[in-house]
Amino acid sequence: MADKKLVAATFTPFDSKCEVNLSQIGPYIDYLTKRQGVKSVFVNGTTGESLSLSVAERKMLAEEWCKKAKGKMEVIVHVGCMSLKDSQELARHAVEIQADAIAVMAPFFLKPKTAEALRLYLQEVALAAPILPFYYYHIPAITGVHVPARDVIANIQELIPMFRGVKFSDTDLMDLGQCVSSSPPQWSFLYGVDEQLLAGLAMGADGAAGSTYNYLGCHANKLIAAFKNCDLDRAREIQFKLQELLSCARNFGFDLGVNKQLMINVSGLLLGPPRLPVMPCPPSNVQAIAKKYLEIFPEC
Ligand SMILES: CC(=O)N[C@@H]([C@@H](O)[C@H](O)[C@H](O)CO)[C@@H](O)CC(=O)C(=O)O
Repeated sequence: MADKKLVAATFTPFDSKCEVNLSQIGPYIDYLTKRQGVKSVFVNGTTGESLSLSVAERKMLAEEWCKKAKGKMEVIVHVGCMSLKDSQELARHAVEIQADAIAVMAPFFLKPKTAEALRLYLQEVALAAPILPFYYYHIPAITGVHVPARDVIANIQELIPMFRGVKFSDTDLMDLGQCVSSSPPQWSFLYGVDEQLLAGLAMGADGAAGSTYNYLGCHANKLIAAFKNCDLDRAREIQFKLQELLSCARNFGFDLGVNKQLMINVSGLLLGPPRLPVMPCPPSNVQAIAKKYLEIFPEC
């Protein structure tokens, strides 16, 4: 079985005034590589609040991640925007800063209505970064674009020669299975519903990309290793623990604000508050979740 990849979808560090704080990116990389065993990041995605950032802020962040991660970890930069022009600008920038790959979600103000419309849109973005591996970022719960990923990627290599796979953040495992079974082996499917990673792996995902791997990376690595060793009991045990933590977090209204604060408590990194409209998490709530984290995961 080929190596399976674990990708952390990074939070955006802000200062107390909600301005981008680049000084935390070096320590963030050290934390992920040394403490969590994570060797790939997905920058400026959902967790990174990308659609709440300006194009200039996204460029600053992507550049700093690529600069500081060089030789240490792989950087996939999400360049999806509501405007094709902005996405193309970010894609060109990703080439300049030597990102390892780009990913693009469907625009979701004026939504593509068909797989063909979405494929043509993705092609236009890919043309701005023709040398970079390209991933489609499928996250219908956020975009409201419910075109099955299987339909989006049908014959897509004819339009995007550097197409390399899907970041699949959806619970529809039949769609995932159909993507896997209809795709060439060199494509990767990174599963993005952390609560059910094991199910995604069973369906043929090549790895995982999600927010919780910022602070549960070492455990997710163990889950993946157990799966590879066909030790399903052990893999399930770890998955159930992750579910227990997220179920506790959901009782406190688990959202980006809670998630970011949990990462701050666990890692000690100064990531700041989320940006409006996301509200910061009340301290008492996150203390309860962090306590649960330590109960369930006393060590790496
Ligand atoms: C809707 C959402 O934010 N999904 C997360 C998951 O990692 C999610 O936080 C996790 O499964 C907990 O619910 C990722 O799929 C998103 C992601 O990877 C990103 O930040 O781009």
